[in-house]
Amino acid sequence: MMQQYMEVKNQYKDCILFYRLGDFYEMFFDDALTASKVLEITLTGRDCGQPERAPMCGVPYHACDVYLNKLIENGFKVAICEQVEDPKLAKGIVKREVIRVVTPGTNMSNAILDETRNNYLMSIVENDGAFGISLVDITTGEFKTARVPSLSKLTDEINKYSPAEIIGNHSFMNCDLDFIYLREKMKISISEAPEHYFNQMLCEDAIMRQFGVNNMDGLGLKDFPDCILSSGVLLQYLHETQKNSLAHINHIVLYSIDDFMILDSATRRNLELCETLRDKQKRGSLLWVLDKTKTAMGARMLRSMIEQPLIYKKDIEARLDAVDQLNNDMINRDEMREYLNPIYDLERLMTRISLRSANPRDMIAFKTSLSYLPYIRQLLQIYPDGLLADIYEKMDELQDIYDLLERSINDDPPILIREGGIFKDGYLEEIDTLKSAKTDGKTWLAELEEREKQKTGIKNLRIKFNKVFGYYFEVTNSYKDLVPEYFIRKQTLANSERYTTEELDNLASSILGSEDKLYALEYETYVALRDKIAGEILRVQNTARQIALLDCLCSLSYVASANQFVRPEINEDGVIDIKEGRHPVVEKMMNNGMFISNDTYLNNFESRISIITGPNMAGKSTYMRQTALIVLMAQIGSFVPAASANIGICDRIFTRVGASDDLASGQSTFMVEMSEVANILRNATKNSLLILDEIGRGTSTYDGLSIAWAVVEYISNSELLGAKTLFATHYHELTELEGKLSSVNNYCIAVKEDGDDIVFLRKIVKGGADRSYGIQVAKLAGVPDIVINRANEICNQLIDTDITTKLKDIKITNDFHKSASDTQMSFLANPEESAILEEIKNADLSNMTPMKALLYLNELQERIR
Ligand SMILES: Nc1ncnc2c1ncn2[C@@H]1O[C@H](COP(=O)(O)OP(=O)(O)OP(=O)(O)O)[C@@H](O)[C@H]1O
Repeated sequence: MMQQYMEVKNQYKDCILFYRLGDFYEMFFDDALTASKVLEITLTGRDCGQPERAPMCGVPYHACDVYLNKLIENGFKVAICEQVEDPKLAKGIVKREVIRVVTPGTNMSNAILDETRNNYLMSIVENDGAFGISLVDITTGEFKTARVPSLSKLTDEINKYSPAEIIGNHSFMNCDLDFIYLREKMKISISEAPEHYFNQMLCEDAIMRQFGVNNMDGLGLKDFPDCILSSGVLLQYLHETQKNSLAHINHIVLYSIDDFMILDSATRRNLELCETLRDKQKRGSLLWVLDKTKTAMGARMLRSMIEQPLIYKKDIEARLDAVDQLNNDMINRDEMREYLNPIYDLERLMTRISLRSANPRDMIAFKTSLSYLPYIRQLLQIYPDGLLADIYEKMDELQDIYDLLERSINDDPPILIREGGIFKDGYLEEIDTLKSAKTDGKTWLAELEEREKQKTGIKNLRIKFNKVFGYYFEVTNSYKDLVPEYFIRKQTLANSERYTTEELDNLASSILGSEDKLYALEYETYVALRDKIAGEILRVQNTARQIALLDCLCSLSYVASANQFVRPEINEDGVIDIKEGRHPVVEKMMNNGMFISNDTYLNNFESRISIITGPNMAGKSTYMRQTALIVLMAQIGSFVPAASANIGICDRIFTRVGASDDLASGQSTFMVEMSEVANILRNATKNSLLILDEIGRGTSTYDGLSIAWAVVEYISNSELLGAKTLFATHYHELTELEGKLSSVNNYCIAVKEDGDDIVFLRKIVKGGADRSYGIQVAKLAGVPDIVINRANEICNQLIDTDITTKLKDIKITNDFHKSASDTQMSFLANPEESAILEEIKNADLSNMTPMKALLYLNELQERIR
């Protein structure tokens, strides 16, 4: 047996091998050492013909899911090796084979999969700096592929799909991705696929067989050799691990990454699209606000809509039109939502049916779901055109499948399919006959019991049944003396004896015979019924998609009406004009109607860049994120939190917000900040929206200020970049750019001074702020008075020193100018210069606040320069 074990293990070296032995899956050697630690189970040993016993541990067959899932969650692959012949018939050692390899990307256990998100397995093939990527969710059958031209875009795609597992070619495994981050932070299991998978012919063959075509042309893949490789590799991996037909994977989608808004990984995190930055929770994210879907399919689709906003006006408006139509008749919409509510996960149910793993209870869930389809379709009738009318057309009520299930399966069937009780009366005559033989048998037994009771005088004589002895008479010890001779003893217990008779034996064999036949027939009939439904997979998958889309649109509509969102207008002229915009999540979290709305206006000309100043805590970040989120929501096809909004389509949104402390290990905060800035400046286009929050704050003041300044100059230059930008900063010097660059405008978030304190007004107004009120905010945060007072003291000192230095600088310049004019250098003796010199001499700083004085001196210095 150990020899057989070793042979199997040798083929699955990278997996933990679950080796079936009776009622257990056993693990040996290193597998046992690892698994016993991860699963916290006892490590034992077994003789293996060697001087040392083999380390061994095991998990019970019936409860293996829990252990299996734990190993998968910890990133291991598990090969399940079963007995594939009846041990009673085996000559010598029982034949065993690996029937399935479970990996993070191919796991189908409901226990660990989140039904509201896809579980993707991704394959990546690197070729000369570009990549072919393919993705499959084997729980739903979704399969897609794309060509990705660069490493940074590959990172975006990985972030978008957040796969559970990646397999790649050798050069992908050696590319410059941050594998530590992917493995440790994103918990992706990454491995190199076997080299022999990467054969063009084998790959094409696998694709043709899976999708039923004769060449790559039919799938549109002919010009995408990288995609052929990645898809072929993925399919070979699936066949190797699943050993199953995988008929539910029947459709391949070739998509272009340029068909959707590009969001880099930092932006996805910063905008908290599907989870919060800090604690990775759904609550507090945009998804949390927008997801009021009723079905698991809808929830998955909505998540992917948020992950990939649209960029074509026509597509965006189609969704907005549908949301509008739903909003116009909310009673109809809410009724549809009620019918959507009890619909189970048709996609995953259908996959189980197709993989022959659906049990009779799954069938009832399936039938119940189908029962609502006609009602939904009826309600959809009122929509004359657009996406909703489309759904009506494409949706199949699947009435025939419903009827079949309604006629056949019991309403409360067993989970197991080998013990009968599955079918309704009247579905199949033979089943009915066997069933009645079984019921008649029960009557016959009752009659026999009564007869023997009378004959023998044993008052408590009972006929009982167990799996080992079958049917028997049970006689308690007090009646032992009355037992007649024709009773044949079967077993003696402490308080009773068990007997049989010839008549009971005959009756039992006829009952058990018909029972066995019944179970076998029910099993066969069930398998055939399931196969028949599996044959309808395309119709069911298509309807499931329509239901998912309807659910998403209803959710968007419901959220819009519940939160007073408005329909955005969509333009292609680059104007972003939001009136009274609100932050969808902050507003919802506050839940008290106290959120202060603000306007945003940006265009491709004189209002390309807004420099936003204002005290700490004033609401700068909230304002900027709100603008980004409103644009993004509009491009998802959602209504937006504003009084009105006209949104120019953006091809990308980039954000550089705060310190992303959870980014790549081994990089300083400033390094991370600058890498993000570099990424933005290199990849943004004129049609992008940039949200830049305190660029440069991670280094010394002057370095930071200079970088920030140069960045704004670069962005504002339409020949270099020219993207629409919101730029929040505490460097008030940047407000000087307003006069210097035609596309820059200053805004600040207003506060009111109230003695030593400040009141946050949260309103954005034109103009620049002159103070940061950092110390006041520190006081509000509860920093001890002693520190606050000292900080005030130091701050005043610093400002004084700064002013003195500045004055000294100016004096030097002044002296230089004087000496220049003394030596009659004509080019310096122009009237403007003399005026400045005069002004400096007469400047009275005593009436100004220190900050005003500084700004004033800065300005003079600049003018002299
Ligand atoms: N428009 C608003 N209406 C009501 N409350 C708001 C508004 N904007 C922001 N807030 C509240 O103020 C808090 C601080 O806002 P935010 O973080 O945007 O300030 P900030 O100016 O970016 O601060 P810092 O400069 O310190 O980063 C938010 O958490 C939010 O609760």
